[in-house]
Amino acid sequence: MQWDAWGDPAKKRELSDAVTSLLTGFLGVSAPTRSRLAIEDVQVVPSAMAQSHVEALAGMVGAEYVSTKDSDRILRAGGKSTPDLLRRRSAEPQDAPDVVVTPGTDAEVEQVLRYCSANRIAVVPFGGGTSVVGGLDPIRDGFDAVLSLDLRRFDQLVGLDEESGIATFGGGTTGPRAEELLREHGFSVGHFPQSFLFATLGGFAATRSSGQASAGYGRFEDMVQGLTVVTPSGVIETGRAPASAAGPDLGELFVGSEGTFGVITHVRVRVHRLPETTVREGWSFPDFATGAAALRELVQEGSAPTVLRLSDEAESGVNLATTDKIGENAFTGGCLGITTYEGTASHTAERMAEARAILTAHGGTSLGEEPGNSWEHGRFDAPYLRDALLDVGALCETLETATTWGNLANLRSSVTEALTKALVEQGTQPLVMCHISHTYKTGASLYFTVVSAQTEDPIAQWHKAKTAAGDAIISAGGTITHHHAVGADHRPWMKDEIGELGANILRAVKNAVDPAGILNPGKLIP
Ligand SMILES: Cc1cc2nc3c(=O)[nH]c(=O)nc-3n(C[C@H](O)[C@H](O)[C@H](O)COP(=O)(O)OP(=O)(O)OC[C@H]3O[C@@H](n4cnc5c(N)ncnc54)[C@H](O)[C@@H]3O)c2cc1C
Repeated sequence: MQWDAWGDPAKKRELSDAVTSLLTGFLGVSAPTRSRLAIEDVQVVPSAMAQSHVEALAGMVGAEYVSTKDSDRILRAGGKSTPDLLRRRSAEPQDAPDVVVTPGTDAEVEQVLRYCSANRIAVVPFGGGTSVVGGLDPIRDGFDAVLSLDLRRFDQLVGLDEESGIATFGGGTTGPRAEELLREHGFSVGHFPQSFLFATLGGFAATRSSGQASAGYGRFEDMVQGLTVVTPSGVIETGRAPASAAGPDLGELFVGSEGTFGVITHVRVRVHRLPETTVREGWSFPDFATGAAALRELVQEGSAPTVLRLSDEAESGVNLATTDKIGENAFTGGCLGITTYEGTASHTAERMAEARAILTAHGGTSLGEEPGNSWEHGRFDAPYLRDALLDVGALCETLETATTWGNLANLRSSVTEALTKALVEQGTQPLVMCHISHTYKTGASLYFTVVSAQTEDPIAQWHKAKTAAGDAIISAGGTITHHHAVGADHRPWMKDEIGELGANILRAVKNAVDPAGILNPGKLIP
């Protein structure tokens, strides 16, 4: 992963003529306000870690697994939100954790946490580094130094119970590595968020991630059967049985705890046999309301597909769903839906026939396999496109929320209006696009993509827009985050979301597992 852009530099995207004319003609994008820096020109705030601590940590995990080098620190300086990437284009000194420690066993993690608790060192667990909510920011919050605890050595398939369909992975195993290790045995996890190529299973659990196949395989928390969590107060194993009535589910406390309660060193995850068949289909709906009603009917009355998404008119109009063709007029008018079915050939055919009948009865027209295949082909590429947009002076960022079906239209219009108003007031007309990314029997998530010209200070520009959107989400009854998590960026809205009592409950748990408060200060807990 690059320190200041997405993924693999070899996959850098050039903007097509169609996108360029959209940017210049419609949005008034003219020139970049910030350019990328060569890594050798980057200044990093000097490490505040005392040499005595470095030596003590080296004694615990081995000297080769402790680094205060700027080149290691800068790679763990934060996540991959648009403000993160813009910040890295600044010539000012970059903040970064003071030391990077890469333990290899639970016992080493525990020793490191105990040492940090005793020595006023904050700890930020680091998985794939794909947080978009400031979850990896090296916030000091009164501590003397910040340690980035890299999980990358926890990257093994530790066990596979084929009979029960449960695999145990190290928490630092990336999505592709997990799929590769399971494929040898004919299994798959089936969790494919857009960040799949770099994010880790521990990170998915820590953030309640939701992947593109959530309609079929569920959110990541649905897949989690158990966790090993190392806390400063000891180790906890969750998930003794597939279901239990032994009081509140403690596993639920750690799923979504974003590294504030402990370090997830192992994840026991439900796996399924590799599907015999995968069939995709594109759908056209006359408008978003008709399409949303059709999707609702399908998830409430039919058997849900593996993937189910619906782009609104704006997103369909610029072809954002199929990244190869963005800006081209391949899809004109209405809204594009995508369905994917997986399973045995006969089960897939049955469910598709049922879905087709429901979607057609609710105003959908089948577009055949091509749009679905095209979406599948480019589904992990959009982050590269964002880098190319930032390079030419466009602001591009996403945000997400969820609500009930009954409140979906209200939430969508409230957020769209808030974003548009906040950006127009700053002199930049935005293009605000939206899609339904995840569906449930009772509601759905909304995923917004915003593009506009950058102002002189694009970080402050986005901050105003994001604040307006967050306030609008709360006023309109949505959740501040459906799957990106809370981190530092959504923390200001957490009291609105869970109330003072909810915040007190989280603080009480934190006090039990992390009495010195070293784990991820400034994140999640208001
Ligand atoms: C381009 C892009 C697309 C994305 N698409 C999606 C998407 O489709 N769906 C989705 O859900 N999210 C998405 N995200 C958000 C992000 O990928 C997820 O939050 C992901 O789950 C983070 O995993 P990670 O391994 O990268 O964790 P990191 O980013 O390294 O960490 C995230 C947070 O979890 C903590 N943490 C990480 N690992 C552990 C651990 N083992 N134990 C305890 N705490 C830990 C960190 O301290 C941090 O607070 C996207 C992000 C980007 C940049």
